[in-house]
Amino acid sequence: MCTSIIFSPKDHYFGRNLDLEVSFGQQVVVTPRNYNFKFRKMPDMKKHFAMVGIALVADEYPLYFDAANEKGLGMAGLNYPDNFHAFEVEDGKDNISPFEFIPWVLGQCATVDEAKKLLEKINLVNINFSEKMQLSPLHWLIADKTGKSITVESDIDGLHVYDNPIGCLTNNPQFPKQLTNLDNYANLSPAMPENTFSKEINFNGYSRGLGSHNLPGGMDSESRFVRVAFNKFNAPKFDTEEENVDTYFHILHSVEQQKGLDEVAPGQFEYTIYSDGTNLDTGVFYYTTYTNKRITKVDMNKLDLDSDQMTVYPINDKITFDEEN
Ligand SMILES: C[C@H](CCC(=O)NCC(=O)O)[C@H]1CC[C@H]2[C@@H]3[C@H](O)C[C@@H]4C[C@H](O)CC[C@]4(C)[C@H]3CC[C@]12C
Repeated sequence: MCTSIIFSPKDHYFGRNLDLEVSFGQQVVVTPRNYNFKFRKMPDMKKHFAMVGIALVADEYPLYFDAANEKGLGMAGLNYPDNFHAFEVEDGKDNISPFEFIPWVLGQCATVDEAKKLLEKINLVNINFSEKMQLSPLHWLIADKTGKSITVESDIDGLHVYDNPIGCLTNNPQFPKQLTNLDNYANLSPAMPENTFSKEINFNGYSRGLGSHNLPGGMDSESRFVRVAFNKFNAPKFDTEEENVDTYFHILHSVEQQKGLDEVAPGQFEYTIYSDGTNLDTGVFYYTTYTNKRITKVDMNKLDLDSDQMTVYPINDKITFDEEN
């Protein structure tokens, strides 16, 4: 499972938790403006916006899991099994395979509105990256530095582009169903509950935090959607980058999957491999991992963004302690 959010305390932070039982060997990858992006059914993109994110580099191609570009547009792919559908190539459409989708959008769009326009022509096609790396069934959250976001789902009945007023995405079911389910939690509150139960009864309020007593705690996709939305909308907003980045990771870590809780096959557990976020206003990328909660930072502006060569940083995964004595 995965969770993706846009959090807008002052600047805008976009990213995700990647939850899975195996690691693909992904890295932090900065793709500069003149790297030649090849597409299977569309012409090469020789010049484009620079982008930073997490990708698996295969055959010198950055297979992005999530990324943000220098204009402040971010995009993440999350698992969407059973519902996802890829189509046959169609003349007159922009035929893009899911593995090409992030570069296609982030390479040429600066805002969610521009992305929406581009999506009018798109046909997500059934082309595998390779025999070994087949299509993965994904849906996507796209967000920009105005705080706006959309969800893109390619279902059997075609491509759906939904405005996403919550700025969060997890996994199944389809996005409109997640929104409907959120209604069930409208009475959650960070404050102590008021007695709307009956005037004939007195409630003592035995514990602090009773307003969030019914906040779902499960690892499943609906529970994480409600939890991350509640935690995000009630998170404090600060003036400094440090405090806002720290808060952003508190929100993502509140839906983190600890090892041992989500058994996907006998003895195999999904867990939060990494959490990441880009400040869409500045192009600075941050991440933590399951074992390294100290925030690592990559500023793409420190690189030559006019280059034609990717820059790759291995994930900093080591557990360390600040030793006091
Ligand atoms: C499985 C995860 C999504 C995490 C998630 O939602 N997890 C589990 C769950 O719900 O079951 C997705 C997100 C991005 C995906 C990768 C990217 O799309 C890039 C690449 C695309 C190739 O077609 C397949 C491999 C490869 C490398 C994909 C493997 C599956 C990934 C890593």
